Parts: sequence; C-alpha cells; structure tokens
Amino acid sequence: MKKGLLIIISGPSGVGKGTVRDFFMKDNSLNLTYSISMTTRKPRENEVDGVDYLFVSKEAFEKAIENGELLEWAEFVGNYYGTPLCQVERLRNEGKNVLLEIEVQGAQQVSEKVPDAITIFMIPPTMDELENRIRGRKSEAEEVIQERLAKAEKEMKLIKDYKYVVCNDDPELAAQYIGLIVKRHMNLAKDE
Ligand SMILES: Nc1ncnc2c1ncn2[C@@H]1O[C@H](COP(=O)(O)OP(=O)(O)OP(=O)(O)O)[C@@H](O)[C@H]1O
Ligand SMILES: Nc1nc2c(ncn2[C@@H]2O[C@H](COP(=O)(O)O)[C@@H](O)[C@H]2O)c(=O)[nH]1
Repeated sequence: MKKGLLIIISGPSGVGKGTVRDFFMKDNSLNLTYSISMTTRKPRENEVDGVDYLFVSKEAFEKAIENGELLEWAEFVGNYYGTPLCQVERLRNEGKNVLLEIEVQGAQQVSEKVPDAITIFMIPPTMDELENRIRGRKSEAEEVIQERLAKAEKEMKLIKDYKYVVCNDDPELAAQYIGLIVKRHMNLAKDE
C-alpha cells in the first residue's frame, strides 16, 4: 500500500485554520485524517480532550520529548505543543493522508525530517482582520492576545518557506483551495 501524504498547515493564531479545516475535512475524497497534537495549554470552554488536543501536564510533555515520542514540538506563547510520532506513522502507513495543523517552528522541523511534506501557510486578508478574529473568539485574555498578535507578525515573515499560501477571506473558498492542493498531490503520487 502507498504511504499517505503528510500535509502541514501553519498560519497565525486566529487566522481561521480550525474553521477552514471543518469545511475540507467533510470531503471524504481527500482521505484526510487530522493528527491530534499534545499540548500543555489548558482546554478552552468548547474543547474536548482526545478530540481537539491531548491535554497533558508539563511533566508528561517533557517525558514524551525525552522518550522521542514526538515528530516535532515547540513552545508557543508559554505552552508546549507537539505531534505524537506513532500516530502519524501508523495513519500514513495505513494509506491515510495526515494533516498537521502546527506553528512555524514545528513545521520547519517536520520539513527537515520529511522533505516531501506539503506545506501550506494560511494568511488573513489583513492584520486588522486577524486582530478582529482573535478578539472575536473571546478565548484568550488580553495579555495572551497581545502575545499572539506579536508572534503573528514574526510568523508572517516565514511565508516564503511554504510551498502554498492560502488567504482565508471566505472559509469555504479557502477550504476548496486546500482541497485542490491535496487532490493535486494525490494525483502526482499516483503517477510516481
Ligand atoms: N474567513 C473568515 N471570516 C471571518 N471570521 C473567520 C473566518 N475564518 C475564521 N473566522 C473566525 O475567526 C476566529 C478564529 O478562527 P479559528 O479558531 O478557526 O482560528 P485558528 O487559526 O484555528 O486559531 P488558533 O491557531 O489560535 O487555534 C473564529 O471566531 C472564527 O469563527
Ligand atoms: N509545533 C506545533 N504547533 C502546534 C501543534 N498543535 C497546534 N499548534 C499550533 O500552536 C498554535 C497555538 O494553538 P492554540 O490551539 O493554542 O490556539 C497554533 O499556531 C497551532 O497551529 C503541534 O502539535 N505542534
């Protein structure tokens, strides 16, 4: 069986990665599975352990790093985030296309380890709109919003490291575009 594709989506916090994902994950023809990350961040009100993230303690996360259980990991605004390696490998070996929604340092680590990973950077129409979205979500305290916005300015400079850039103006259109990117690479893989 052919190994599944590895797709990375990065983009500043609040750009709408999760919102757009909800649209394209409905398309079964993309054969996509979402890789559930591990994090030390506290769950938001609507988040479920084992669905949105594996919520763990700092100690458990550091143990996972020590044991080599993570494909990549990074610290983002005071918390650890990482991708469990065995989950990604198992799913890809089953022929599933695996989606990682991770920030830029993690994306860089994965690109080095898996050079044929498909990298997509999601941008907002404007930075003011990014601020509106992150504030509109009402999930972070003011101090955290400020930190995330400052981080976003730095992350935007790394667009050049990604193969594709998708602007999330309309989430359905952005999802369609991501679907086309995945289909293109599925067709290329078929011909290999
Ligand atoms: N195209 C869009 N137009 C207007 N609002 C949007 C759009 N896409 C997403 N949003 C809104 O922006 C907010 C942030 O979206 P979302 O939580 O999906 O971002 P994210 O990139 O996954 O954030 P994070 O990386 O912090 O988890 C949400 O309130 C969402 O409803
Ligand atoms: N390097 C990694 N980054 C990750 C992972 N899972 C999520 N993220 C990114 O972290 C920020 C913040 O996420 P939030 O849920 O607290 O808003 C965002 O850019 C995510 O894409 C991961 O496993 N590794």
